[in-house]
Amino acid sequence: MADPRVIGTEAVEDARRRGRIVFELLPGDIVTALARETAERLGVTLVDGPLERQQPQRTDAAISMQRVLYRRSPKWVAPVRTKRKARRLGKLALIGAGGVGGNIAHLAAMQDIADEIALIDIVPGMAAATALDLNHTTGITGARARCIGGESLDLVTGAEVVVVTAGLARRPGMSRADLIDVNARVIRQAAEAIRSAAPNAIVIVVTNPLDEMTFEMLRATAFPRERVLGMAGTLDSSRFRNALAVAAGVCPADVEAFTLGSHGDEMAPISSRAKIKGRALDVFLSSDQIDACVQDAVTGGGQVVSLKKSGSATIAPAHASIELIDHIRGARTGPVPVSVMLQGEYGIDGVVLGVAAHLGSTGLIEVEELRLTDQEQAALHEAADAIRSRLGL
Ligand SMILES: O=C(O)C[C@H](O)C(=O)O
Repeated sequence: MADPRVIGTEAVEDARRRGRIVFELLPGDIVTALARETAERLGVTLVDGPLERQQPQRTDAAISMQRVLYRRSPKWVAPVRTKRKARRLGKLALIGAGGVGGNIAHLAAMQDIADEIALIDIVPGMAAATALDLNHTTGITGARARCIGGESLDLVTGAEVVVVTAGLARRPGMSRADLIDVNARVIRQAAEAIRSAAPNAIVIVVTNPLDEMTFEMLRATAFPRERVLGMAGTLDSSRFRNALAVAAGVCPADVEAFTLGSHGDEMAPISSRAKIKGRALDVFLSSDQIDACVQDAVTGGGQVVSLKKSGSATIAPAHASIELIDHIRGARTGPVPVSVMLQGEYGIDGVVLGVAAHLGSTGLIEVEELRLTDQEQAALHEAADAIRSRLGL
């Protein structure tokens, strides 16, 4: 059988004239004999990307092709491998300068993400001290970002991206949902300041309960859904990938997996699309082991809370927030799990929920509706119902 891969715009035009589907290969794709056979069967012509002004087609045939290709650089894998040169932000503001906010500031400064990083916290002196501490590292690190800190929400002025981590953390025995009333007040205060002092900002909410607080931020700022995002999916997905890597005895970078749904008991780790070394989970793990990994992702935050006794995770949530910022500033591409207001996607409307989406300099670009199993679809609907009922919608 002839190699179906053809290169060059003439070949693309020829394939289109013949009514074939043109499918763009990504760098690192390996076209196996099975992929070649499948392409022939489906009438797909494989071409080396990127094609000018053309997007890969989202037909059933293209989706099937994607499944049979062995992708060396899966989209959901190790962030470092997908890092590209990207735009620096002018100003990044962090409302909440505790463990998560402080770690975000540290990572952002070290990774040269913004010209200015403003830390804000109601605890007197805390944000200013962290900002000063970070500036004191620059003689060693050479980092260019200037950090400022204080108690006043006016420090958000002019920020391009505002990350809100302020609010109470749960204690052992509590669920995230127990924080709904107390943290909604904090979110409303932050929203007021963002709305008047940074009216064009993209807001990333980290405060729990995440999906409900993102909804609250959207309502209180009256920003379009594109500019109010909730960070949880990147954190939960990292936990899921870690659990799968440990269970299978492989490096986490060999695991491709993500979670959708709520950042709570209704979290939906998507096993059907997860891969280890490019292959389905059951090649490496028993169904009991897969279930244990799912549980590990769902309970990951609670495990840290039980160990700490007072306070919750700080380092992984900070990395997971930076992952979203990197998508916004173009350092990463591809779909990323993020909580957004749904407008009919997956048949769900008017509720904030974790889904796969594409982000860019204007925030949300598009929700990508993935093919899920019936059970996974049902889990998304259950999560949406639970969030609606907690918000009294
Ligand atoms: O679990 C928590 O309460 C904090 C955070 O949502 C987490 O998942 O680490």
